Amino acid sequence: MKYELQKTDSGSKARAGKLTTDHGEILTPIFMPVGTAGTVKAVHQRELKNDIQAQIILGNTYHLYLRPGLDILQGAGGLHKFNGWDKPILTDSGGYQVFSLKDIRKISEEGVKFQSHIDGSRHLFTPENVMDIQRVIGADIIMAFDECAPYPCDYSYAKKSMEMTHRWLKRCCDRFDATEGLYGYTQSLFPIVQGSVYKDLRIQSAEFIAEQNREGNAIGGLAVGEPADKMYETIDYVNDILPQDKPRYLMGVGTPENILESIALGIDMFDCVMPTRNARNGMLFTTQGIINIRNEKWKDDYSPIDETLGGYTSTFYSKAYLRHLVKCDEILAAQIASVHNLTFYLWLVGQAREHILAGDFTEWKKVMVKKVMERL
Ligand SMILES: CO[C@@H]1O[C@H](CNc2nc3cc4c(=O)[nH]c(N)nc4cc3[nH]2)[C@@H](O)[C@H]1O
Repeated sequence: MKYELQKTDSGSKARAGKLTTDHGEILTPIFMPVGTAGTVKAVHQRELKNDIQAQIILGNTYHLYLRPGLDILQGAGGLHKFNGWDKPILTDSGGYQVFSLKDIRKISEEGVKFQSHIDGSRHLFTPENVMDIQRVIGADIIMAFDECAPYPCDYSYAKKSMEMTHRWLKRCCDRFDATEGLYGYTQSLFPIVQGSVYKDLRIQSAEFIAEQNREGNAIGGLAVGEPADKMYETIDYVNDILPQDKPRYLMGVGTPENILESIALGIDMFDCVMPTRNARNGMLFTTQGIINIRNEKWKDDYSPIDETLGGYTSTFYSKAYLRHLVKCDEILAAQIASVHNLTFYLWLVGQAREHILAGDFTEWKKVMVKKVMERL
């Protein structure tokens, strides 16, 4: 994988770049729709390509390993063949998922023993077998197996957890570098900065991660309930340590405001369940602000969901019609709202890229944050 830094903003740390993978190019800043179990919930592939214009989507090692399982995925020739998405895919390592299974998992130096949330079956994830699993899934970018420390956690827990994550990272790199992709294209491994919200630990982790000299770097352990200003402060000094010539991926973020502020701090890649999860309960992000479509005020508003956004879904359906579908809990409601929200998220990061290239990103961001976060 190759990263070309195309432009760094003069008034901020924002960057525009291009990632080239064996499944195609990714223009950054980019938002990656979350497709946990091999599908972006309620969204067809053709809508991902046409309306949303997604460039890369996410899968999750934990979920795909449990269902459909490795034999089905390998039999298909990997996830790209299985779900038909022939552009880039990134898989998270399962680190975050198994740690959120609080009471049914046990952490040791070896790895994490856990029970499946589906059938209670017992499993062990280690840095080594999580690399092997991600080889079978076949994502273009795979994540190291780490511990996402809970928030809040005390300094000693954060230090111990970060040090274990660093030891696990060495094991991930050794295994990954000793194995090949299974399907004839290359994969890249991204390490993940940890250290909770403790500056000295975060600096230590960022330095260690940078030293690994991998093709991209991620910042983990955030968007776990910490205050936004703590998140921004952490990203700011971590990005001063992560190399300029590698993409930086902030895991699990976030709202439109979080994304624009983090782009200004030098983040290139984002993923979050918010646009799809919130869509399913009627929260719409639009170029004019945030709409709770269940609100009575939209019941006879026959205007399109979002006139200026473009894309079939956002302009074909009216607010009144979508409100009706949501109130009836119709399946189509989830589809329309999910496609619309993802179209908005990809539009937002695309606009950010254009304004970085045009040189007026900072002024544009100030206006845009206020506008898109307004509750309508
Ligand atoms: C606040 O909303 C909840 O939180 C999630 C977003 N926040 C988030 N932080 C993350 C951190 C890590 C990490 O440190 N390591 C690895 N491997 N993966 C990660 C994935 C992450 N996702 C939403 O999905 C939602 O459930």
